[in-house]
Amino acid sequence: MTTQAKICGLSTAESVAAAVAGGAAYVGFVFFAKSPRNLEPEAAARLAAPLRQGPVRTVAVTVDPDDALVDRLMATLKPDLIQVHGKETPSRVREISARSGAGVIKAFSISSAADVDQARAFDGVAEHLMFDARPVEGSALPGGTGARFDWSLLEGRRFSRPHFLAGGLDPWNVAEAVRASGAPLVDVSSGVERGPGLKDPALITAFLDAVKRA
Ligand SMILES: O=C(O)c1ccccc1N[C@@H]1O[C@H](COP(=O)(O)O)[C@@H](O)[C@H]1O
Repeated sequence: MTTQAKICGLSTAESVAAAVAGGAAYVGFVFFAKSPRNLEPEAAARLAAPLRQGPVRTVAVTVDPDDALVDRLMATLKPDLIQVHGKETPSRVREISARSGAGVIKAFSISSAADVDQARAFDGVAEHLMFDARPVEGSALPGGTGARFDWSLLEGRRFSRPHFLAGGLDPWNVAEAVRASGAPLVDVSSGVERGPGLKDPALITAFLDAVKRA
């Protein structure tokens, strides 16, 4: 099966264009004040405007979003999916989905097989599950840190909908990550940057080319 990719943390028209031209299936915009990729919803809506009629799905990346943020995102960016990267419960995921009308990607911090097991409670609740590395103790960010986990922890895992592998992927390791994990979807942020929050269009292109070859 063809692997599909999400390019996350976009903040310029050039990086959005590189993601679309390279065949990304998803593009992500981050709404988390502590992130170097944080955007105002209105700015993300402007960046996403050229994608409106196309096949690329837009994702709003959040951490324990309150109802006000969900409503603001739906009034501006109108994402296809809302990614939740905090301590959301299955019932909160259901609420966000029902309130927004968007699908939800529920992200998990992984450092052991038991961490993968906890995702079972969300299978069939969230539209997609995302397995990301557990950030180091004290990190200000729950994701977007470039940390990796043992990709083989996902080997043989099956869920009702395609799941994402995230965490420390880059153009040079993504093929091996797909092989080791069997993940149908991959997600990258810092691995296609030349500095914190600074996406590099050439690295986006290289990542998407590597995914096509995987
Ligand atoms: O990217 C961020 O700043 C971010 C902030 C808050 C929650 C999640 C965030 N990013 C997500 O983490 C993955 C993996 O990042 P990386 O490739 O290891 O840098 C990223 O793709 C986002 O989905």
